[in-house]
Amino acid sequence: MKAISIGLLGLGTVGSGVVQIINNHQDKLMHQVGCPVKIKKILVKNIDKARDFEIDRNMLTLSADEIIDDPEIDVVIEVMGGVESTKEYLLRAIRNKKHIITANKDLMALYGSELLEEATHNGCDLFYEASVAGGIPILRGLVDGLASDRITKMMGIVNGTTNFILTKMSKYGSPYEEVLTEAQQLGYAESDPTADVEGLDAARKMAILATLGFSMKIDLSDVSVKGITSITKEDLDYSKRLGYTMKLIGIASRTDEKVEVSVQPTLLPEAHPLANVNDEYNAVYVYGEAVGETMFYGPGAGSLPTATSVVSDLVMTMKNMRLGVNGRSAAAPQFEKCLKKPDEVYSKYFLRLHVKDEVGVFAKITTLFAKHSVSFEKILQLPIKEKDSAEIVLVTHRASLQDYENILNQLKDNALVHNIKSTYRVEGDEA
Ligand SMILES: NC(=O)C1=CN([C@@H]2O[C@H](COP(=O)(O)OP(=O)(O)OC[C@H]3O[C@@H](n4cnc5c(N)ncnc54)[C@H](OP(=O)(O)O)[C@@H]3O)[C@@H](O)[C@H]2O)C=CC1
Ligand SMILES: N[C@@H](CC=O)C(=O)O
Ligand code: NA
Repeated sequence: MKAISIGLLGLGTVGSGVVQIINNHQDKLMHQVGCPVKIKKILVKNIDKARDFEIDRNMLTLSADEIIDDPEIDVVIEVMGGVESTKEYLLRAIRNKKHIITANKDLMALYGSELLEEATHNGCDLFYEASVAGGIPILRGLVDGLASDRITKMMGIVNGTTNFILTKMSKYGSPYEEVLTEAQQLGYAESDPTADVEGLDAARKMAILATLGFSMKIDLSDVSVKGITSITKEDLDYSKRLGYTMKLIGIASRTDEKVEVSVQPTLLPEAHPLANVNDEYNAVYVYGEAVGETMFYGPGAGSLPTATSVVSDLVMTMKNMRLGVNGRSAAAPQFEKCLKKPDEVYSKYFLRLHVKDEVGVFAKITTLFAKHSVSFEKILQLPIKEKDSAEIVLVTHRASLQDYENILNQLKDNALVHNIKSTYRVEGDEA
């Protein structure tokens, strides 16, 4: 069999890892697929950029057409990022009968179904394992490993940058800006880290996971999102004091045929398995009706871990080429989308309030919660420095989102409440 020829779009953190793995693992690749694998051209933005590894300058190009229109190139690996123009490149490559591998969750969360349809139509593979939880084989785990089961819940830490930041802030009290810079230097963050810290990157991954896990087309706009930028040292200290760890958690849950997908800072009991996933590591807890609880754990970002998923997709593509079965693995969703309403989403909540420091305030707040049938599981009341103010920190029992939002709105309008400082979802101790 002739050598497989690759066109690489991008030579940054992930792209350089792909080059390294393909070059260093030639024997293994040869053994698995029966032919050599050669990178023919690499698209970059700046040919003259200093790179901290050796690369033949003649392989670099500024023209995507040199890859997309090259009849000798069999597989295009996209690790450059971007959405609209990247989508056009990939559609053209597919129409030129090239198989596609991408790490691009921004693209897959928005246009995944369109690209997959076009790939199937053209007999091409399109794999995107690296787009969710970097080096963890979670997509293959869902689509192949748990193919026979009905998945009802996925809960995950799917953003390495924010997990790195929250770990360093909670464990060592490190300042947010300093840790974010470190995460950028280590290659975990997106080129614009706003998507990481505002929860959008995790939301994209949860949309991809929910679409595959529930076989239902979940759009990015279906995911409710809150990031980590407003988390304070006080919130982290109170979490610890109450026995919780703060994590940015993506939740996708299904009850009957209705689903909820969200990303938000969440308190987990310290002993919860996800509470002990630290630094840039990711983990996805998956509950299937037959299998019960499973957990996928590993590095969620970084050069070689992410490139491992990319090159594993390449191996799968080449095995399919050998068997002549490319373009057959993407299945259209089985179910119509049906989202839960706020009165169907249940959780516990952490709430931190500054209230007027006078007799009877606490009783009035308790009465307000009781009116909505929401009771407290934990509560602290502390004096604070601000004159005439006290701080109340509480954790509710399970309540519907609808009831909880009604309570928050009434607290906002209540003259006894000076300030709603923060509120977070609490998960993982359902007892
Ligand atoms: N970093 C990570 O840990 C992970 C990243 N991903 C995803 O992988 C993709 C790549 O990420 P990463 O490697 O970190 O990104 P980098 O910013 O490190 O690298 C991007 C590469 O693409 C090239 N490039 C970018 N835009 C263009 C353009 N318009 N035309 C030509 N070349 C371009 C750059 O060229 P030049 O070198 O000349 O600047 C660079 O080589 C993204 O979609 C990201 O979301 C997924 C999982 C993990
Ligand atoms: N910026 C992302 C990279 C991997 O997807 C992250 O931090 O997880
Ligand atoms: Na993955």
